[in-house]
Amino acid sequence: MTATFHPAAASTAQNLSTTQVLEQLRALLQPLGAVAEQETLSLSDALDRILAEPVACPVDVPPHDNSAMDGYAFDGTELDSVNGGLLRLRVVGTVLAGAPWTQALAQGECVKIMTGAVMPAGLDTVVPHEQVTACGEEIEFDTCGIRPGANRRLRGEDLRQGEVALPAGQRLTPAALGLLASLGLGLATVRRRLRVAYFSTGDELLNPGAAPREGAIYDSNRFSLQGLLRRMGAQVLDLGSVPDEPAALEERLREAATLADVVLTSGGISAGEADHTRAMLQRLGTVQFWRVAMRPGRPLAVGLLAPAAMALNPVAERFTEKSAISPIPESVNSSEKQSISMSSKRPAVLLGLPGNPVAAMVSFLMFVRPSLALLSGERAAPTVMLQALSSERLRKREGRTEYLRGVLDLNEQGQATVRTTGPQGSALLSSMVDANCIIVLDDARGDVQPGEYVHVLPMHGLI
Ligand SMILES: Nc1nc2c(c(=O)[nH]1)N[C@H]1C(S)=C(S)[C@@H](COP(=O)(O)OP(=O)(O)OC[C@H]3O[C@@H](n4cnc5c(N)ncnc54)[C@H](O)[C@@H]3O)O[C@H]1N2
Ligand code: MOO
Repeated sequence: MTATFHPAAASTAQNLSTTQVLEQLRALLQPLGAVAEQETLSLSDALDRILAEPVACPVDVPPHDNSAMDGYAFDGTELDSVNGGLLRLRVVGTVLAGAPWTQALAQGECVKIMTGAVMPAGLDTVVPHEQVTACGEEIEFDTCGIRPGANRRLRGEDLRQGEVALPAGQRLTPAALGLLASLGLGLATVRRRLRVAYFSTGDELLNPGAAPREGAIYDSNRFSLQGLLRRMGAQVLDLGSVPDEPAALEERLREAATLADVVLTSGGISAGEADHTRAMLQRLGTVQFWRVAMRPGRPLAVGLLAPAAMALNPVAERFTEKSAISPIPESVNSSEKQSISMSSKRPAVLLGLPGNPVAAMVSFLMFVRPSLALLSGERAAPTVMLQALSSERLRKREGRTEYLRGVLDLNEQGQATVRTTGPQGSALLSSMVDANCIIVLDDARGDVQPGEYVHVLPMHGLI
C-alpha cells in the first residue's frame, strides 16, 4: 500500500475508521520490514514458524506412477479387445508398496497391486479388487466405465521438480510441514520469532491466585492477550503488570522496548489517563493516541519507541539493579535475556490496547494480528469473511464499525445463520468464550432486522 504514516493526521481527538487505522499501521510498519534474522530448524520444531526463503522441489511428488487402489494393474490397451464387455486376465504376481516389480508382462496378464505401489512398466490401469471375480489364477471383470489410466496416480502430479513448493512468508502449518517432508526435506529455514513484550497497566490489577482485595480485579488481559500472541507464534516476554504511575510505566516501557520488537500493553489509554502518559511517551519515541470509530475498542495507542531513549537504561545494568516496581516474571528466563541483549536493536513498535477485556481482544484481532504478521514476515492471507442470516434484531449506530460476538450455525435449510452470544458489554469475557465468530457491522450499516444478511468472521483460524 502507498499510505504514509502521518502522526499529525492521527492526533488525539480524531476518530479514525478501521480502514484508516490499518492503512496507518501499514505505513508505520512497512518501512521497518520483517525481522531479518533466520534460523534453520528440524521440521519437528518448525510448526507455525514463517519460511524465510521459497522452497523449490528437489524431486517430483509422487516420485513414481503408483496405484490409487488395492486391485489389479493391467495394460489399458487390453480394454480395446472387449469393447466394454467382460475382460479375463491371468494374475502373475503381487506388487507391494515399496517393492517395485521388475518382470515384463505378456498380453492377457495382470498383477495384484496395493495402494501406493509403483506401477510396473507397461501397466497403466488398475481395477479395484471389489469389482473383480476371482477364478483360480485368473480374474474377470466388467470393463464398462473403466478407462485406460484409471486409478493410477501420476509421477509429479502433486509437485514437479524445480517448481516452488512453498513461497517465502508461508506459515508452516501442519499441511505445509507435511509437504516439506514429502519432498524429503528434514530442515526448514525460518525467520526468528517476533519478540513481543507484554504488560498490563492498572492500580486495580491483581495476579490470579492472589487473595481478593476491595476494589481490585484480576488481570485477565495478560492471559487472553498472551494466549493470542502465542497462537500467532510470537515469543512472548511476560512483563507482568504495572500500576498507573508514570515513573513505573516509563521504567517498564524502557525495559520492554529494549527486550522486544513489539511492546504490547493494555489499559491506561483512554482520554483521561492518556494525558499523563502522553508526555512521558513522547520522551521515549513517537506515540499517537487514536480514537477508532469502532465498538468495542475505541482507544488505541500506536507508535515507535526509539532505541536511543532506551540507552539511558542499558540492558546489562537493568538485570542487576533492583527494580522499584514488581519484578519481571520468571517466564523471561536468563538465556532469553542474554540472547535478547545481544541482538541488534531497532525501534520497538508500541501497540497500546484498551483495558476492557473484550475491547482488548477485538483490537488485537483487528489491528495487532495483521501488524505482527507483517513484522514477522508472514505473507498476507485472505480474510475469510462469510455472510449469514441474522437470527435477531441488532441495534447498530451508523458511522462506526461494531464487532459483536456471535454463534454461527446452519439452519434446517442448510443456510448459515448467526445470533449474538447475549449481552455485548466490552468487559464481558464470557461473550468471547461462547462465540465462534465475530459479527462485523460496518460503518455505513444501521439496525439489522431478523433475516437480513450480516458479515461474520469465523473465529477458527483467528484465535
Ligand atoms: N471519558 C471517557 N471514558 C472512557 C472512554 C472515553 O472515550 N472517554 N472510553 C471508554 C472505552 S471505549 C474504553 S475501552 C476504556 C478504555 O480505557 P483504558 O484503555 O484507559 O483502560 P482502563 O481505564 O485502564 O481500563 C478499562 C477497564 O478495563 C479494566 N481492565 C484494565 N486492565 C485490565 C486487565 N489487565 N484485566 C482485566 N480488566 C482490565 C479496568 O479495570 C476497567 O474496568 O475507557 C472507557 N472510558
Ligand atoms: O470501545 Mo471500549 O474499547 O468499548 O470498551
